[in-house]
Amino acid sequence: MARQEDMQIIEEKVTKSNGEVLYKRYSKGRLLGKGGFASVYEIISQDSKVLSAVKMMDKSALTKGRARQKLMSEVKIHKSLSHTNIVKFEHFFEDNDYVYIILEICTNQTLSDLLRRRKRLTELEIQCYLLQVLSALKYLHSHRVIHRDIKLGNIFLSDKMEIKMGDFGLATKLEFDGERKRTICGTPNYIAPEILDGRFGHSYEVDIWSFGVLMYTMLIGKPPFETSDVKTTYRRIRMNAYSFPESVQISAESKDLIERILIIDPTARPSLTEIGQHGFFAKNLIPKLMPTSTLAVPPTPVYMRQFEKNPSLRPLSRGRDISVGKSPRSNSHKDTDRSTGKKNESNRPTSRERASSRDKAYSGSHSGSATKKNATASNYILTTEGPKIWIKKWVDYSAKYGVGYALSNGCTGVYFNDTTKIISDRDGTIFQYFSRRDRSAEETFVEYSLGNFPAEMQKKVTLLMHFRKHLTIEDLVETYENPLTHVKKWISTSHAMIFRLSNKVVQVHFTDKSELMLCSTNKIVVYVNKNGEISTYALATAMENNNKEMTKRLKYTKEILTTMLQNPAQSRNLAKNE
Ligand SMILES: Nc1ncnc2c1ncn2[C@@H]1O[C@H](COP(=O)(O)OP(=O)(O)OP(=O)(O)O)[C@@H](O)[C@H]1O
Repeated sequence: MARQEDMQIIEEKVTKSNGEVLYKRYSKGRLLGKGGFASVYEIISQDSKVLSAVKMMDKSALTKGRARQKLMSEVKIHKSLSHTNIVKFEHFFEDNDYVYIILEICTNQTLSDLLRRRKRLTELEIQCYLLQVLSALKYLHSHRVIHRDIKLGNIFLSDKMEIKMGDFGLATKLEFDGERKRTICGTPNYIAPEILDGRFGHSYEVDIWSFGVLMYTMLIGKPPFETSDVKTTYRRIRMNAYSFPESVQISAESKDLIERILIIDPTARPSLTEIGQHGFFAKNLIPKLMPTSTLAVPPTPVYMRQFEKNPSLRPLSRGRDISVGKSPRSNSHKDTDRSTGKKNESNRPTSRERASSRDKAYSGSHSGSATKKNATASNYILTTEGPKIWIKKWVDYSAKYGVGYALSNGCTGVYFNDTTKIISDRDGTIFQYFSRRDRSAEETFVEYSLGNFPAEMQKKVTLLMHFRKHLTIEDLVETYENPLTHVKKWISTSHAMIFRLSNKVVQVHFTDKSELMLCSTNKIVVYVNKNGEISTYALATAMENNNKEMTKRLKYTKEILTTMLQNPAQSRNLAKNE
C-alpha cells in the first residue's frame, strides 16, 4: 500500500454510465493537520486547478463495522448541507487503501489555533465569530441536524476570515423533532450534562450548551469545567461548577449570556434566536469579518472604536499622538443582520469606493495616465532564506504623486512625494498612514478603516485604491505583522530602482531586470539574475564571491545606500542629476 506521506498524486477512478473508465487526478500538497482517524492535506484538482482540503482515512483503520458506519453517516449528513458558515463538502471517493473526503479549504486554521496564539479574544471578535456560529447552528437545527461536537477545534476560518463549521463525525439527524438521542458523544470539556446523565436522552440543546462553553473559552482563555482528569471534569459539569476568574475583566452582558446558557436543565436554556437577541450582541455594532491581522494581534483601539454605538468625540491616538477625525463619507448605510434578516443601522467597514463628485474629478485627472504607465514586476519567488515580504509590482508615478506598489502578502501601498506613506491590508478593509508632524519629528502611524477616515485624506485614499485595483497579484504569502510592512524610502537612478522596506529588506531592481535583495535580519543577500535564476549568499562574504555580475551590483547598491542615508528626508529620482 502506498504510504500516505509518499503519495504525490491521488487518482480517482470514475466509471461513466456507458462503462467507460476515466481518471481524475489531484496533486497532493502539504499536511494541514491530523485528527483521530484522518490526515488532512492540501489538494489541487489537475483539471480545474481548484485548491481544496482532502481528508484521507486509512481503510485498515475503518475495518470495524461501527467506524465505517460512522464515517458513512458523517458523509451523508455533511453532503446534504449548504451554508456559508459550514465547511463545504465537495466530493467523496475511495480506492483500495483510502477513503477521501474533499472539502472546502480553510487556510486560516481553527479557532483553537487562533486562541493558542492569542490566549484570549476581544468581545468584538467573539461577537463577530459567534454570530456566524449561531447562523450555522440555526441552519443545522432547522434541518434537524445536531452537531454534537461544537468546540474551538471544529470551527475553521477561511482565507477571508469567515467562520466555517466542520467535522460532522458526531452529528446526527433526527427523524422527527421530538426524538431523543441516547448515544454518549462529544468532547469532554464541551459535553452537555444531559448527555452524561443519559436517562432522558438529548436533543438540540446540547449544541447550545457547547456554544456557551465556546463563548466562555474565547473570553476567559480556558474552558469553564477544565481539570486535569476527565472524571473530575464530568463531575464539575454535572454540578455546573464553574466560575469567572477575577483576573479577567469581562462585560456584564457577556457574563449574563453565559450564565443563561450554562444551565443543567436543557429546557431552561435560551433558544438560538433568544441568544441572537441578547444584549451581548446589541451593545455595539459588529463587523462582518475580522481583519487578518487579528490572527496574530488583537484589533487596534482605533479599529474597535468604529463599532461603538455612541462614539465620543474624543480623538484617539495610537503610538505618538495623531488625532483621528471623521470622514464626510463615514458610513451610516444599512446592513442586513445575518441571523435575523432584519435591517439594522451599521457603520461596518467597507472596502467599497464610494467617491463623491469631488473625488471623481480628482481620480479622473490622474487615473488615465497612471494606468497607462506600466508596472514593473519582481522575478523573485519565495525561498526559504530570502524575504517573505517583498515588492511584487510597482509603478513610479512620482512625477505627480508618488510610487505605488503591491507586496507579496497582498498589501498595497503608496509612498507619496510629501514622504507620507499609506498601506492597506490584504483585504483592503483597513489601512495605516505614516507621517511626521514636522521634518525633524519622529514618524508615527495611525490605523483607519476604509469606511472611516479623516476627510483631508480623501485624495491619498483614492490613490491607494487606484493602485490597489491596478496592481493585482497572485500567490499571496501569508504573513501577519503590525505595523504593516511598507516602503520607507526609495531612490531611482539610471541603473536601478532601490527600495528600503520597513522589514529591513533592501530591494533593488536593475534596468537589465536583475534584482538584489539584502535582508539585514538574517544577513542574507538574494540575487535574481536577468533570467530569473535565484542564488543566495551570506551578506558578510557576498563580495568575495566569484559571481562577478552579482558583486558588481552589490557594490553599486552599497554606494547608493550611502547616498540614501546622507539624505534621510526625501526619496527621489537621482537619474536627472547623474
Ligand atoms: N477544511 C479544512 N481546511 C483546512 N484544514 C483542515 C480542514 N479540515 C481539517 N483540517 C485540519 O486537519 C485537522 C484534522 O481534521 P479533522 O478534525 O476533521 O479530523 P478528525 O480525524 O475528524 O479529527 P478529530 O479526531 O478531532 O475528530 C484539523 O484539526 C485541521 O487542522
